[in-house]
Amino acid sequence: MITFERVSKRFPDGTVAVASLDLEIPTGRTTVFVGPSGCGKTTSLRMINRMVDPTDGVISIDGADVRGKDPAELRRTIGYVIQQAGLFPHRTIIDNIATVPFLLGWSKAKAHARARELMELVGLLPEQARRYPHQLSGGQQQRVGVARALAADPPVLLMDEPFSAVDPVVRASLQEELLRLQAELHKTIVFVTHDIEEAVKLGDSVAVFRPGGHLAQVDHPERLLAVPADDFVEGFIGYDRGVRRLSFFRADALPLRSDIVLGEEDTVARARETVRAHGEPWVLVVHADRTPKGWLGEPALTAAEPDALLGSLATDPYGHVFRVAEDSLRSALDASVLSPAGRAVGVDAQGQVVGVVAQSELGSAIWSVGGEESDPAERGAVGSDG
Ligand SMILES: Nc1ncnc2c1ncn2[C@@H]1O[C@H](COP(=O)(O)OP(=O)(O)OP(=O)(O)O)[C@@H](O)[C@H]1O
Repeated sequence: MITFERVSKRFPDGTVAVASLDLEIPTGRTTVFVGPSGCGKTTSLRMINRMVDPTDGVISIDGADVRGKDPAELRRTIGYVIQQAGLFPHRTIIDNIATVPFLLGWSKAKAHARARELMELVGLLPEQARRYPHQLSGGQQQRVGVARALAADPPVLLMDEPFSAVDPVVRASLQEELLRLQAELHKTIVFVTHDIEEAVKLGDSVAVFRPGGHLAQVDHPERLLAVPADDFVEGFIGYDRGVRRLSFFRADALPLRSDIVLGEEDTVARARETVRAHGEPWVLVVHADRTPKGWLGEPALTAAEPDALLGSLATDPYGHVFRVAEDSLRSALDASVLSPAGRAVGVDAQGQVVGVVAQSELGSAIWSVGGEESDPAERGAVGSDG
């Protein structure tokens, strides 16, 4: 556990970057510092590895005051990743990653073996080992930055806006990679960002800073979205927090119906009967392998010959699907909003249709998790934007 006790930082010019910060950062979890520019996130982060020393208060790691440790030694036990990776331009990728092992006196063979292992872990290709940083894309350079920070297997990883210089698509994939890595490695990660979406996606816990170096709220991200502590936090989170909060609730408890799912070999007559029997204006047609083909609405069924096979008719696109076992209520809601039938198609890991759910049924499920005091743990919360 990393503990901040009444920690303040006043720079020599009088700027108070951090004001009496009290915070506990649990071991093996990801804690995100988020807030507008200049509110003391980076300064707080850098006080952990003594790149900045506090003017008041104590920062301790597992009970030991960091000021009792030699800064250089301390930094070898704490990985550090910054924006644009901060790689050494004249060193190859493999030597960049092996920086700390070299400092620790490892042999070249051992350091390079470790670096190769890490390249694979962060999704870099072996042939990239001998390249120089400028020969990699921004996203690849960030992966090198993460690999370098992990090289000596430090228990603590400090990440200062590591993904903010890459485009949104690469950024999303780096975030996914970090979630995957953390599920495997269980580091104590402190991650700084000014992006609340990134914070709620990555954080087990999110600390919102306000200008003047004060902590406004620290909470589980779902709780932060449900119950912002004050107007500042609510304004910072943004207007659509209710919908975003649905990311934390699984879609697997939704009442999926399969009675309006028919095969390509079924006839129009059977589809009309299904529509009549279930009072539903749509049927979903699936291929022989049960992957979705598309929607057929009542007017199209009325216009078609009764003995025509459903596979021979043009269907409306089913849009995007949600994965029943993994995705969140937010994904299911999105799929239903984009569906021409107003119904979301749920699939299994093989992409086969499990069933469909209408917006009205989704509405009931959303209503049941809508209370601010509801506890996501009791309803199988998902940890990220699944
Ligand atoms: N060396 C310094 N000397 C004087 N003031 C500083 C110094 N470093 C930071 N500051 C000031 O301290 C305050 C907090 O800065 P800090 O970099 O910690 O904020 P931040 O929340 O990380 O901002 P950003 O999101 O823009 O990186 C700012 O007002 C900044 O200008």
